[in-house]
Amino acid sequence: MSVLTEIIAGVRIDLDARRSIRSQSQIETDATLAAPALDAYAALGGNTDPGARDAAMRVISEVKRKSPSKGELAEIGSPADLARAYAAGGASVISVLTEERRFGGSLADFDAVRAAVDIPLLRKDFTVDAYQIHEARAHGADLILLIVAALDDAQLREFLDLTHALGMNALVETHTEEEIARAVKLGSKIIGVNVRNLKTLEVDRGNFARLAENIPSDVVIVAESGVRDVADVEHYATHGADAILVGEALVKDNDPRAAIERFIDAGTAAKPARAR
Ligand SMILES: O=P(O)(O)OC[C@@H](O)[C@@H](O)c1c[nH]c2ccccc12
Repeated sequence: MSVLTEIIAGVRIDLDARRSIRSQSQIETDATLAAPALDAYAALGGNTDPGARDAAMRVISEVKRKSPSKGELAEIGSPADLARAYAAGGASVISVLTEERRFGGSLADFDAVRAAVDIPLLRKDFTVDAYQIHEARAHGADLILLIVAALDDAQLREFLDLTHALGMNALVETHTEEEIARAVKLGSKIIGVNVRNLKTLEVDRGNFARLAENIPSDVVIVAESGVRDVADVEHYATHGADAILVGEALVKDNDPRAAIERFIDAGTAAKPARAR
């Protein structure tokens, strides 16, 4: 079994437990009661007129306690304080992992961050059921994650439609040219290129350039994983990233605010002229 398959098996068990406490119809009602979602596509610099795009590199900063590849990353005493530092540094979106078994996340972490900041939030989880999308909205999410490798076309279409119907955006995560083609075909407006293979957990930053070339210009391109320092940000910026998603490097830095500022400055300066 691949790592992705194993993670999803656990996600389904935890999901069934939550659904037995709060039913599908209750969670659907909860979603309608939440404050309207913020526009994460615009926050990430998206514009349906690509010529009207500005030059800035956007940063999605992640609240990440641990990971299957690295184990414990950081003791995060207060996700709310971390999120406030992220927002102060200029993060455009904050990602909060809610997967519990492998990433140590929770909806409680998500709620704490939601109460602390007013910028768009990504609920970062392995979405395999419509319940999770209503649940994300009920907790105030603006953006959800859809991993192409975990879904067939019919599910991807259904989940994208539901996400949009609830006023949210989806970060559609890809890792191969074939997955990008599927994401584009279904009209995804925010596509993530994850340089970490979720089936093997290997990181190959060199894949980014080759893959990003296949993404149309009205789509926001997010480079996911493996940002260690400014040089990595420059690499992704040079090869077409509109935004970067950073977890480990920020949770381990004792001044995440300054790190984000550095990443934004370096990424903005490194973007190719045609994108400015
Ligand atoms: O910690 P990193 O290497 O900066 O990576 C962040 C993010 O890309 C990574 O957490 C991630 C990308 N896709 C995912 C899907 C599920 C869980 C986690 C992820």
